Amino acid sequence: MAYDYAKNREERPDPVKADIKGNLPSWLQGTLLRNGPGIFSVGDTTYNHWFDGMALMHSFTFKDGEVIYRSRYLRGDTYKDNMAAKRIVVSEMGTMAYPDPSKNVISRVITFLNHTVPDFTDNCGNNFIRYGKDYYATSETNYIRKVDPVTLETQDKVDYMKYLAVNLVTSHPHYDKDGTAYNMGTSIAEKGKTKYTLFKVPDTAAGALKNLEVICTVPCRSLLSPSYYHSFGMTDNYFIFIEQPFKLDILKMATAYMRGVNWASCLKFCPEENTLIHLIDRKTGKEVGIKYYTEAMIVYHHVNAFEEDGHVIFDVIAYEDPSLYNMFYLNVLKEQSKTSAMSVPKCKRFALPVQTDKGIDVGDDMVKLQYTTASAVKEKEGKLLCQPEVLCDGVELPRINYDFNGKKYRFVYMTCVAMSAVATKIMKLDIETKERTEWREENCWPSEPVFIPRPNGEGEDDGVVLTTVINSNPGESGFILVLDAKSFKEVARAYVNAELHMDMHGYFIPMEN
Ligand SMILES: CC1=C(/C=C/C(C)=C/C=C/C(C)=C/C=C/C=C(C)/C=C/C=C(C)/C=C/C2=C(C)C[C@@H](O)CC2(C)C)C(C)(C)CCC1
Ligand SMILES: [Fe+2]
Repeated sequence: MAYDYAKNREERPDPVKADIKGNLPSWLQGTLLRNGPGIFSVGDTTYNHWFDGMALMHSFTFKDGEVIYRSRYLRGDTYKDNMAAKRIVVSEMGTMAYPDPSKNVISRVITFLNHTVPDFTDNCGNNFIRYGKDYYATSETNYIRKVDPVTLETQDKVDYMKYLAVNLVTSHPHYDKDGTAYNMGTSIAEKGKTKYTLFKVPDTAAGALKNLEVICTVPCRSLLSPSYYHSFGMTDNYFIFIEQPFKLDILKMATAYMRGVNWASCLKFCPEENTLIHLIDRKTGKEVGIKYYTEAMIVYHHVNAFEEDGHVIFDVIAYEDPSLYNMFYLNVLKEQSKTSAMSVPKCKRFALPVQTDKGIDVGDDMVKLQYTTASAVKEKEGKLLCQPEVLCDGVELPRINYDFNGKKYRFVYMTCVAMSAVATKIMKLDIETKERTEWREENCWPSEPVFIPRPNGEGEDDGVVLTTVINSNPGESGFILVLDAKSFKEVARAYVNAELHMDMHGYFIPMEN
């Protein structure tokens, strides 16, 4: 059975009580928010790409043995403008839209020169971010949308540019134990410079963003082609930023609107170039004195990173080419057999020696760790060529016990990707033993698995894993599945009496006691 990615999905704003099978742990109290694209056509117009779809947010609230489900469209300006016009009028990454389609190229040029290019999208359908006490729906533009985490109602539109010159910001921040959020963005050709900026937002009461502080900036390798990135790594003392040869061509972007092509066509992958790995000291905001590089790759998701014995070890999901993005074009998804062209995502471990390479011979591997085959060979003074260890093949949407973020860790929960845009399995990977434990069920498509720690739990995998499951068994409803994280066995499921849909990422808000 095939999943219809292009179908518009319904919202269910009124809370519905789910039908529970099994035993929900009594400590599991809180709300799992999930975000993803949900509307793909308006009137006669259709987006080109699945990631472009207008956001549909979900929530699953666990309280006193019950599960309450609701879902709501994100009613941002993009949604309102598209709905009012009864067609798509706001451009997204994969779809260039024109408010007045009758315009020819010449009038497009005039529109462009008049600076009346439609404002950038606030269709925040990728993830949720917490800044201070506020929750935001987010994609990667300069706009995020505050949402009420209980009712999922759309609130203020926030422009990062009010606080910081950035055109793009990731939807995957990190958080410290004290609640501070860390994120990074790209500032394109601002005052003649293109750079990446790491910033932090302290955990203050409402409006925390106004206390945003820049930690450091990394100059871009080239002014007119900054790298695309979707996340970054953080340990107690370092940030890890991968400057990959998957780049935005700014000159192409400047003319995309009038040429009638989408932003995505201005992304280029240069396999002949290498990937730079920037290791930045969090205290000084300076890069360490060694240049690390590896061969060309494309990374969207960092898994985790930690420090040990003078090394920084980090794990990512890496691709050999941009086929993941291409696979999610709606016309490609329609013929799902074609999607087998996707390069297999691999979970890779890199090890970066931080100590000086003085006195080390050229050609020597500086990694001195027993448990990984990752290497970092000195090529010349101050320059190391890094080769990763492959931890696991065919996986995406990694989640960990976030209490172990930046620390040595052992377990990753991921979606299994097998030559298709529809995942049929999720798994737990034990990095130490390489053991994989899987969950699957006939005609069921699970989402990104989210780990929730048991309060005062013992050990890294003491908790549950939540995944929402699209159920294509005739007459059966979608459900949220609760797995015991240790055994990866089902402890409960809650049928929501609704058709769930494919989404991207989730954020769990524990209930305050
Ligand atoms: C570029 C640019 C601009 C425009 C920027 C825009 C519109 C940016 C939008 C960015 C967005 C929406 C980014 C979204 C990224 C999403 C990513 C990387 C998603 C990854 C998804 C994965 C790995 C999916 C996995 C899967 C799913 C979902 C289902 C499973 O069943 C199967 C599996 C695992 C394959 C401006 C601001 C106009 C000007 C400046 C430059
Ligand atoms: Fe992501």
